[in-house]
Amino acid sequence: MAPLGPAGALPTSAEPLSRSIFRKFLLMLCSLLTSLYVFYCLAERCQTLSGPVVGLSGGGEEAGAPGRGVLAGGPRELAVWPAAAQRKRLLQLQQWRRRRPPARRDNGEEAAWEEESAGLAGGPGGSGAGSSVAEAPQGTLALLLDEGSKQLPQAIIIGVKKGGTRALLEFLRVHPDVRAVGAEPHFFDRSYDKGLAWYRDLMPRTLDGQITMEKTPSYFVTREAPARISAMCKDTKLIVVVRDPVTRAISDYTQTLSKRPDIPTFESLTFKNRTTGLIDTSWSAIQIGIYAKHLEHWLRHFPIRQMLFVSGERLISDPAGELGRVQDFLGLKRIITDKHFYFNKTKGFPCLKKAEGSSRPHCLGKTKGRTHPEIDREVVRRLREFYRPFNLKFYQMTGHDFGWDG
Ligand SMILES: Nc1ncnc2c1ncn2[C@@H]1O[C@H](COP(=O)(O)OS(=O)(=O)O)[C@@H](OP(=O)(O)O)[C@H]1O
Repeated sequence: MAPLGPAGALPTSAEPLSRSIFRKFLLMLCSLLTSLYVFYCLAERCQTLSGPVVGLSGGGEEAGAPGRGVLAGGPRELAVWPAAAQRKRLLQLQQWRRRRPPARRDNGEEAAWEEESAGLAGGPGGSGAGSSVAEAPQGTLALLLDEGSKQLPQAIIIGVKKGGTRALLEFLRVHPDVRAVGAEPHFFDRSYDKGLAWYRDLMPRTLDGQITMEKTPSYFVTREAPARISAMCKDTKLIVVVRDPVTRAISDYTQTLSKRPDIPTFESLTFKNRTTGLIDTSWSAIQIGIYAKHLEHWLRHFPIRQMLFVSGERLISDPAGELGRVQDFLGLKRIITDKHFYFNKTKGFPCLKKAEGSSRPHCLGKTKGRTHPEIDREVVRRLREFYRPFNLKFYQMTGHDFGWDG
């Protein structure tokens, strides 16, 4: 027997059936529209989030020649550098989701991941807040995609410790065609037995045309590293950030001192015999700075044209200039220019107006740019004397006078 209608009348059997189908159809349509709307909102939100840093803050004026323009985040950025910027943004979002814990950190070494979320001493916009990849959202459109693949690095910043390697990597990551692993992998010195598959798995995903990079400053002084990197790929591009070896040694010492305040003075560690003035070259802080000696090992496996030497001093005084050379060396468009930097007076160093994956200003963390202890002037003079012949040899080998012997 057919059920009674609302008024108690007996309806025709066709009427309730079509009404219920219609109602179901309406319900399905509504949920479809709602899902589409939610999906659209998420996608919109994803696009308005801080994306890859290719931009200027404060007006986002475009500068430079076509193809070399300084780009501002948002629509203008996408208009000028659409594919790469969008690709990178999507990959970054995927990466945030997949982010792995930092590599093991030995005493005195930087924590790259801390670095990335470290606070700022106040940016040009006065935000005073640090950029942090941890602020990135999870679960957006990009997460539904599985784009890109992990590649072994085509370029590596191999040194030198305390040269300014973190600054260079952080600045380079602003480029839409550079993707880099944040922490130092230490594959070619400590984890070589884990194999290339393990190493590749540490890398971020890249799309065609993007360069994969990493930095591990200890490679430069690791005897096995040149042969191992060459065995991975003899075309790997190598970047070395070098700094006055005396200042570098003091910086190295300052780092150790910050971890172990009870170590002997710099002066006492420098000499084997203070009276004779004999330098202790077995102390790593001194040894690392004999650049010419370390470079000889690399030149047995790589032609000099495959190596770029970045001045650590100029990276501070003219970051855009050094970044120009690096972009040329890597075959990248000169996207990173002086428009990307500002000098942060509190930090005392150049900082990024926008870091990768953020729309906020970004200075390196507090482990970069430490105040050095006062060192006896006579010890500094003796060290300068010690390094001079090695420096001159290094200038000859690289064809570049770094000006440390003024
Ligand atoms: N923009 C900017 N901000 C802060 N610091 C900068 C910058 N550019 C270069 N530097 C110098 O980088 C030095 C640290 O070098 P590294 O990053 O190679 O150190 S490490 O080997 O990875 O520990 C660090 O050395 P110290 O000043 O002795 O701390 C800095 O002088």
